[in-house]
Amino acid sequence: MTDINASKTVIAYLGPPSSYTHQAAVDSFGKDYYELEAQGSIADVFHAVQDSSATFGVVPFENSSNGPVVFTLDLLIDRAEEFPEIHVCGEAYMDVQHCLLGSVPTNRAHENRDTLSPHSSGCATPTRTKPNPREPRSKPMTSLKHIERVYSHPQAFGQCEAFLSTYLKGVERREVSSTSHAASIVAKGSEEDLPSGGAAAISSALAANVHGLNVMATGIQDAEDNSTRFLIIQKGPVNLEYQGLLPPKLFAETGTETKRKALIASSINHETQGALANALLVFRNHGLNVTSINSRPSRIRPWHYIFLVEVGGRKELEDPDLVRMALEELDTTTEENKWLGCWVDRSAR
Ligand SMILES: O=C(O)C(=O)C[C@]1(C(=O)O)C=C[C@@H](O)C=C1
Repeated sequence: MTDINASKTVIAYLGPPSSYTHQAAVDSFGKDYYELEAQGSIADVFHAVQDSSATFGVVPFENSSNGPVVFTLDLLIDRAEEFPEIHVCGEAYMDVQHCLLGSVPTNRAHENRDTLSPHSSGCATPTRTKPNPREPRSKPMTSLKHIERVYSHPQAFGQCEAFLSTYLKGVERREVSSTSHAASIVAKGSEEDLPSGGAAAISSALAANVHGLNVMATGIQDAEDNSTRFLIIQKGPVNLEYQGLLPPKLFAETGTETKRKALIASSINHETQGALANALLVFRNHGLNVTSINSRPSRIRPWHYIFLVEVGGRKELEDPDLVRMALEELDTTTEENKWLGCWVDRSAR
Protein backbone atom coordinates (compact mmCIF):
# COMPACT_ATOMS: atom_id res chain seq x y z
CA MET A 1 0.00 0.00 0.00
CA THR A 2 1.32 3.50 -0.81
CA ASP A 3 1.80 5.78 2.15
CA ILE A 4 0.22 9.03 0.96
CA ASN A 5 2.06 10.94 3.70
CA ALA A 6 5.47 9.53 2.79
CA SER A 7 6.60 12.59 0.85
CA LYS A 8 4.99 15.23 3.00
CA THR A 9 7.23 17.75 4.74
CA VAL A 10 6.73 17.54 8.51
CA ILE A 11 5.83 20.68 10.48
CA ALA A 12 6.08 20.49 14.29
CA TYR A 13 3.84 22.86 16.26
CA LEU A 14 2.82 23.52 19.87
CA GLY A 15 -0.26 21.32 20.28
CA PRO A 16 -2.49 19.59 20.92
CA PRO A 17 -4.64 20.26 17.82
CA SER A 18 -6.78 23.42 17.98
CA SER A 19 -4.10 25.44 19.81
CA TYR A 20 -3.58 28.90 18.34
CA THR A 21 -0.16 27.70 17.15
CA HIS A 22 -1.92 24.87 15.28
CA GLN A 23 -4.22 27.41 13.64
CA ALA A 24 -1.18 29.53 12.64
CA ALA A 25 0.53 26.41 11.22
CA VAL A 26 -2.54 25.46 9.18
CA ASP A 27 -2.88 29.03 7.98
CA SER A 28 0.80 29.23 6.96
CA PHE A 29 1.35 25.76 5.49
CA GLY A 30 -2.06 24.20 4.80
CA LYS A 31 -2.52 20.45 5.08
CA ASP A 32 -2.21 19.37 1.45
CA TYR A 33 1.55 19.16 1.19
CA TYR A 34 2.53 19.16 4.83
CA GLU A 35 2.18 16.76 7.73
CA LEU A 36 1.37 18.79 10.86
CA GLU A 37 2.66 17.11 14.01
CA ALA A 38 1.54 18.29 17.46
CA GLN A 39 4.19 18.59 20.18
CA GLY A 40 3.60 18.81 23.93
CA SER A 41 5.71 21.92 24.53
CA ILE A 42 7.57 24.69 22.72
CA ALA A 43 10.84 22.95 23.70
CA ASP A 44 9.60 19.77 21.99
CA VAL A 45 9.09 21.77 18.77
CA PHE A 46 12.72 22.96 18.95
CA HIS A 47 13.92 19.39 19.60
CA ALA A 48 11.89 18.00 16.68
CA VAL A 49 13.51 20.51 14.30
CA GLN A 50 17.01 20.15 15.76
CA ASP A 51 16.92 16.34 15.49
CA SER A 52 15.39 16.60 11.98
CA SER A 53 12.21 14.69 12.78
CA ALA A 54 10.46 17.85 11.49
CA THR A 55 11.65 20.18 8.72
CA PHE A 56 9.96 23.29 10.14
CA GLY A 57 8.55 24.25 13.52
CA VAL A 58 5.91 26.82 14.48
CA VAL A 59 6.16 28.52 17.89
CA PRO A 60 4.48 31.55 19.49
CA PHE A 61 6.83 34.54 19.82
CA GLU A 62 4.95 37.58 21.10
CA ASN A 63 1.50 38.95 21.72
CA SER A 64 0.41 42.48 20.87
CA SER A 65 -0.99 43.15 24.35
CA ASN A 66 0.89 40.79 26.67
CA GLY A 67 4.39 40.88 25.20
CA PRO A 68 6.98 38.19 24.52
CA VAL A 69 6.57 34.46 25.05
CA VAL A 70 9.50 33.93 27.40
CA PHE A 71 9.67 30.15 26.79
CA THR A 72 10.45 30.84 23.13
CA LEU A 73 12.98 33.58 23.95
CA ASP A 74 14.80 31.19 26.30
CA LEU A 75 14.95 28.46 23.65
CA LEU A 76 16.23 30.91 21.05
CA ILE A 77 19.06 32.15 23.29
CA ASP A 78 19.83 28.48 23.92
CA ARG A 79 21.85 28.69 27.15
CA ALA A 80 22.52 24.94 27.21
CA GLU A 81 23.57 24.86 23.54
CA GLU A 82 20.96 22.24 22.70
CA PHE A 83 19.79 23.97 19.52
CA PRO A 84 22.93 25.23 17.78
CA GLU A 85 21.43 24.95 14.30
CA ILE A 86 17.98 26.40 14.86
CA HIS A 87 17.26 29.49 12.76
CA VAL A 88 14.15 31.55 12.15
CA CYS A 89 12.96 31.44 8.54
CA GLY A 90 9.48 32.95 8.65
CA GLU A 91 6.71 34.52 10.69
CA ALA A 92 2.92 34.46 10.89
CA TYR A 93 0.37 36.71 12.59
CA MET A 94 -2.97 35.60 13.96
CA ASP A 95 -5.89 37.42 15.58
CA VAL A 96 -6.52 35.87 18.96
CA GLN A 97 -10.07 35.97 20.34
CA HIS A 98 -10.24 34.02 23.59
CA CYS A 99 -13.34 32.24 24.91
CA LEU A 100 -14.19 30.80 28.32
CA LEU A 101 -15.06 27.13 27.77
CA GLY A 102 -16.65 24.61 30.12
CA SER A 103 -19.91 22.89 30.90
CA VAL A 104 -23.04 24.86 31.58
CA PRO A 105 -24.85 23.17 34.49
CA THR A 106 -28.23 21.75 33.51
CA ASN A 107 -29.37 22.31 37.09
CA ARG A 108 -32.36 24.73 36.91
CA ALA A 109 -31.09 26.55 39.96
CA HIS A 110 -28.54 28.24 37.72
CA GLU A 111 -31.07 29.41 35.14
CA ASN A 112 -32.28 33.01 34.99
CA ARG A 113 -29.75 34.11 37.53
CA ASP A 114 -27.65 37.17 37.25
CA THR A 115 -24.98 36.22 34.74
CA LEU A 116 -22.28 37.60 37.00
CA SER A 117 -20.52 35.02 39.13
CA PRO A 118 -20.45 35.35 42.95
CA HIS A 119 -16.73 35.99 42.51
CA SER A 120 -17.68 39.20 40.80
CA SER A 121 -17.75 42.75 42.04
CA GLY A 122 -18.85 43.88 38.58
CA CYS A 123 -15.59 45.65 37.79
CA ALA A 124 -11.91 44.78 37.65
CA THR A 125 -9.95 44.76 40.90
CA PRO A 126 -7.75 47.83 41.44
CA THR A 127 -4.17 47.08 42.42
CA ARG A 128 -1.27 49.35 43.34
CA THR A 129 0.24 49.02 39.88
CA LYS A 130 -3.11 49.30 38.09
CA PRO A 131 -5.22 51.73 40.11
CA ASN A 132 -7.71 52.07 37.24
CA PRO A 133 -8.07 48.63 35.73
CA ARG A 134 -9.71 48.30 32.35
CA GLU A 135 -13.32 47.17 32.21
CA PRO A 136 -13.76 43.72 30.67
CA ARG A 137 -14.81 43.86 27.02
CA SER A 138 -17.43 41.15 27.26
CA LYS A 139 -19.88 39.61 29.69
CA PRO A 140 -20.38 35.92 30.41
CA MET A 141 -23.35 34.37 28.57
CA THR A 142 -24.11 32.00 31.45
CA SER A 143 -23.68 31.95 35.21
CA LEU A 144 -20.09 31.22 36.25
CA LYS A 145 -21.06 30.38 39.80
CA HIS A 146 -20.01 26.75 39.43
CA ILE A 147 -16.46 27.53 38.20
CA GLU A 148 -13.81 26.77 40.81
CA ARG A 149 -10.72 26.51 38.62
CA VAL A 150 -9.58 27.94 35.28
CA TYR A 151 -6.95 26.27 33.09
CA SER A 152 -4.94 28.01 30.39
CA HIS A 153 -1.58 28.97 28.97
CA PRO A 154 0.14 31.75 30.97
CA GLN A 155 0.03 34.05 27.91
CA ALA A 156 -3.76 33.67 27.71
CA PHE A 157 -4.17 34.48 31.41
CA GLY A 158 -2.10 37.62 30.85
CA GLN A 159 -4.33 38.64 27.93
CA CYS A 160 -7.62 38.23 29.85
CA GLU A 161 -6.88 40.03 33.15
CA ALA A 162 -9.90 42.36 33.16
CA PHE A 163 -12.39 39.54 32.51
CA LEU A 164 -10.79 37.22 35.07
CA SER A 165 -10.49 39.80 37.82
CA THR A 166 -14.07 40.89 37.25
CA TYR A 167 -16.03 37.69 36.70
CA LEU A 168 -13.72 35.04 38.16
CA LYS A 169 -12.08 36.97 40.95
CA GLY A 170 -10.18 34.72 43.36
CA VAL A 171 -10.85 31.59 41.30
CA GLU A 172 -7.83 29.27 41.14
CA ARG A 173 -5.76 29.51 37.93
CA ARG A 174 -3.77 26.53 36.64
CA GLU A 175 -1.13 27.15 33.98
CA VAL A 176 -0.77 24.45 31.33
CA SER A 177 1.29 24.07 28.16
CA SER A 178 -1.32 25.46 25.73
CA THR A 179 -4.90 26.70 25.55
CA SER A 180 -5.97 23.56 23.64
CA HIS A 181 -4.40 21.37 26.33
CA ALA A 182 -6.47 23.37 28.84
CA ALA A 183 -9.64 22.60 26.81
CA SER A 184 -8.78 18.90 26.67
CA ILE A 185 -8.31 18.73 30.48
CA VAL A 186 -11.68 20.39 31.05
CA ALA A 187 -13.38 18.13 28.47
CA LYS A 188 -12.06 15.00 30.20
CA GLY A 189 -13.64 16.26 33.42
CA SER A 190 -11.19 14.17 35.41
CA GLU A 191 -10.51 16.58 38.27
CA GLU A 192 -11.52 14.44 41.23
CA ASP A 193 -11.16 17.31 43.65
CA LEU A 194 -13.74 19.44 41.81
CA PRO A 195 -17.51 19.11 41.55
CA SER A 196 -18.69 18.15 38.06
CA GLY A 197 -18.40 21.10 35.68
CA GLY A 198 -16.24 23.06 38.14
CA ALA A 199 -13.38 23.54 35.67
CA ALA A 200 -13.18 26.01 32.79
CA ALA A 201 -10.56 26.76 30.13
CA ILE A 202 -9.50 29.91 28.33
CA SER A 203 -9.15 28.68 24.78
CA SER A 204 -10.44 29.23 21.24
CA ALA A 205 -13.88 28.75 19.67
CA LEU A 206 -12.27 26.03 17.54
CA ALA A 207 -11.17 24.17 20.69
CA ALA A 208 -14.79 24.32 21.97
CA ASN A 209 -15.92 22.47 18.80
CA VAL A 210 -13.08 19.97 18.87
CA HIS A 211 -13.61 19.11 22.55
CA GLY A 212 -17.40 19.43 22.68
CA LEU A 213 -17.35 22.18 25.32
CA ASN A 214 -19.84 25.00 25.88
CA VAL A 215 -18.75 28.55 25.15
CA MET A 216 -19.59 30.52 28.29
CA ALA A 217 -18.09 33.84 27.11
CA THR A 218 -16.45 35.08 23.93
CA GLY A 219 -13.93 37.82 23.19
CA ILE A 220 -12.73 37.84 26.79
CA GLN A 221 -9.25 39.21 26.03
CA ASP A 222 -8.52 42.76 27.22
CA ALA A 223 -7.70 44.17 23.78
CA GLU A 224 -10.06 43.90 20.86
CA ASP A 225 -7.18 43.89 18.37
CA ASN A 226 -5.32 41.08 20.13
CA SER A 227 -2.79 39.46 17.85
CA THR A 228 0.00 36.91 18.31
CA ARG A 229 3.11 36.61 16.18
CA PHE A 230 4.49 33.14 15.54
CA LEU A 231 7.96 32.23 14.28
CA ILE A 232 8.76 29.49 11.81
CA ILE A 233 12.02 27.77 12.60
CA GLN A 234 14.22 25.41 10.63
CA LYS A 235 17.56 23.69 11.01
CA GLY A 236 20.60 25.28 9.41
CA PRO A 237 21.24 28.79 8.21
CA VAL A 238 18.40 30.18 6.22
CA ASN A 239 18.85 30.89 2.58
CA LEU A 240 15.80 32.53 1.12
CA GLU A 241 16.84 31.45 -2.37
CA TYR A 242 16.43 27.89 -1.26
CA GLN A 243 12.96 28.14 0.25
CA GLY A 244 11.53 25.49 -2.05
CA LEU A 245 10.00 23.72 0.90
CA LEU A 246 8.29 26.77 2.37
CA PRO A 247 4.86 27.72 1.02
CA PRO A 248 5.19 30.72 -1.31
CA LYS A 249 3.21 33.06 0.90
CA LEU A 250 5.93 32.91 3.57
CA PHE A 251 8.63 34.21 1.30
CA ALA A 252 7.20 35.35 -2.03
CA GLU A 253 8.35 38.72 -3.23
CA THR A 254 5.54 41.22 -3.56
CA GLY A 255 7.90 43.64 -5.25
CA THR A 256 11.43 44.90 -4.80
CA GLU A 257 10.37 46.63 -1.59
CA THR A 258 9.72 43.42 0.32
CA LYS A 259 10.99 43.94 3.84
CA ARG A 260 13.10 41.55 5.84
CA LYS A 261 13.55 40.97 9.54
CA ALA A 262 16.47 39.35 11.33
CA LEU A 263 17.23 38.25 14.88
CA ILE A 264 20.56 38.32 16.72
CA ALA A 265 21.32 37.09 20.24
CA SER A 266 24.04 39.17 21.95
CA SER A 267 25.57 38.70 25.31
CA ILE A 268 26.66 42.13 26.49
CA ASN A 269 28.68 43.06 29.55
CA HIS A 270 26.60 46.03 30.64
CA GLU A 271 29.01 46.75 33.48
CA THR A 272 31.28 48.21 30.79
CA GLN A 273 30.20 51.80 30.31
CA GLY A 274 28.16 52.24 27.13
CA ALA A 275 28.38 48.57 26.04
CA LEU A 276 24.74 48.29 25.01
CA ALA A 277 24.76 51.69 23.27
CA ASN A 278 27.93 50.71 21.37
CA ALA A 279 26.34 47.47 20.20
CA LEU A 280 23.28 49.36 18.98
CA LEU A 281 25.53 51.76 17.09
CA VAL A 282 26.99 48.81 15.16
CA PHE A 283 23.51 47.99 13.86
CA ARG A 284 22.97 51.59 12.85
CA ASN A 285 26.34 51.76 11.10
CA HIS A 286 25.34 48.80 8.95
CA GLY A 287 21.97 50.26 8.05
CA LEU A 288 20.09 47.80 10.26
CA ASN A 289 17.07 49.37 11.92
CA VAL A 290 16.62 47.96 15.46
CA THR A 291 12.89 47.28 15.88
CA SER A 292 12.82 45.46 19.23
CA ILE A 293 15.09 44.36 22.07
CA ASN A 294 14.24 41.67 24.61
CA SER A 295 16.53 40.59 27.39
CA ARG A 296 16.74 37.36 29.38
CA PRO A 297 19.02 36.52 32.30
CA SER A 298 22.09 34.67 31.03
CA ARG A 299 22.19 32.52 34.21
CA ILE A 300 25.99 32.76 33.99
CA ARG A 301 26.00 35.24 36.86
CA PRO A 302 23.32 37.35 38.53
CA TRP A 303 22.20 40.48 36.64
CA HIS A 304 23.96 39.44 33.44
CA TYR A 305 21.75 39.33 30.36
CA ILE A 306 21.50 38.06 26.82
CA PHE A 307 19.77 40.50 24.48
CA LEU A 308 17.63 39.38 21.57
CA VAL A 309 17.78 42.17 19.02
CA GLU A 310 15.39 42.23 16.09
CA VAL A 311 16.29 44.36 13.11
CA GLY A 312 14.36 45.33 10.04
CA GLY A 313 15.70 46.13 6.62
CA ARG A 314 15.50 45.51 2.94
CA LYS A 315 16.71 42.54 0.94
CA GLU A 316 20.36 43.36 1.83
CA LEU A 317 19.71 41.69 5.18
CA GLU A 318 20.16 38.39 3.36
CA ASP A 319 23.62 39.36 2.17
CA PRO A 320 26.10 37.06 3.98
CA ASP A 321 28.85 39.70 3.70
CA LEU A 322 26.74 42.33 5.43
CA VAL A 323 25.89 39.85 8.15
CA ARG A 324 29.53 38.79 8.54
CA MET A 325 30.76 42.39 8.74
CA ALA A 326 28.08 43.41 11.23
CA LEU A 327 28.78 40.38 13.43
CA GLU A 328 32.55 40.95 13.28
CA GLU A 329 32.11 44.51 14.43
CA LEU A 330 29.61 43.44 17.10
CA ASP A 331 32.19 40.97 18.40
CA THR A 332 34.43 43.90 19.29
CA THR A 333 31.84 45.43 21.66
CA THR A 334 29.95 42.38 22.92
CA GLU A 335 30.88 39.09 24.59
CA GLU A 336 29.16 36.68 22.18
CA ASN A 337 26.80 36.93 19.21
CA LYS A 338 24.63 34.53 17.29
CA TRP A 339 22.77 35.25 14.06
CA LEU A 340 19.39 33.59 14.41
CA GLY A 341 18.09 34.03 10.90
CA CYS A 342 16.48 36.35 8.42
CA TRP A 343 12.98 36.16 7.01
CA VAL A 344 10.30 38.04 5.11
CA ASP A 345 8.40 40.64 7.17
CA ARG A 346 4.71 39.68 7.05
CA SER A 347 3.42 42.33 9.46
CA ALA A 348 1.66 44.32 6.75
CA ARG A 349 -0.01 41.37 5.00
O1 LIG B 1 -1.83 28.03 23.93
C1 LIG B 1 -1.96 28.10 22.70
O2 LIG B 1 -3.00 27.79 22.12
C2 LIG B 1 -0.83 28.59 21.93
O3 LIG B 1 -0.74 28.33 20.78
C3 LIG B 1 0.20 29.46 22.67
C4 LIG B 1 -0.16 30.94 22.74
C5 LIG B 1 1.09 31.76 23.22
O4 LIG B 1 1.99 31.19 23.82
O5 LIG B 1 1.08 32.98 23.02
C6 LIG B 1 -0.51 31.42 21.39
C7 LIG B 1 -1.41 32.41 21.18
C8 LIG B 1 -2.06 33.11 22.32
O6 LIG B 1 -1.30 34.28 22.53
C9 LIG B 1 -2.03 32.30 23.57
C10 LIG B 1 -1.22 31.24 23.70
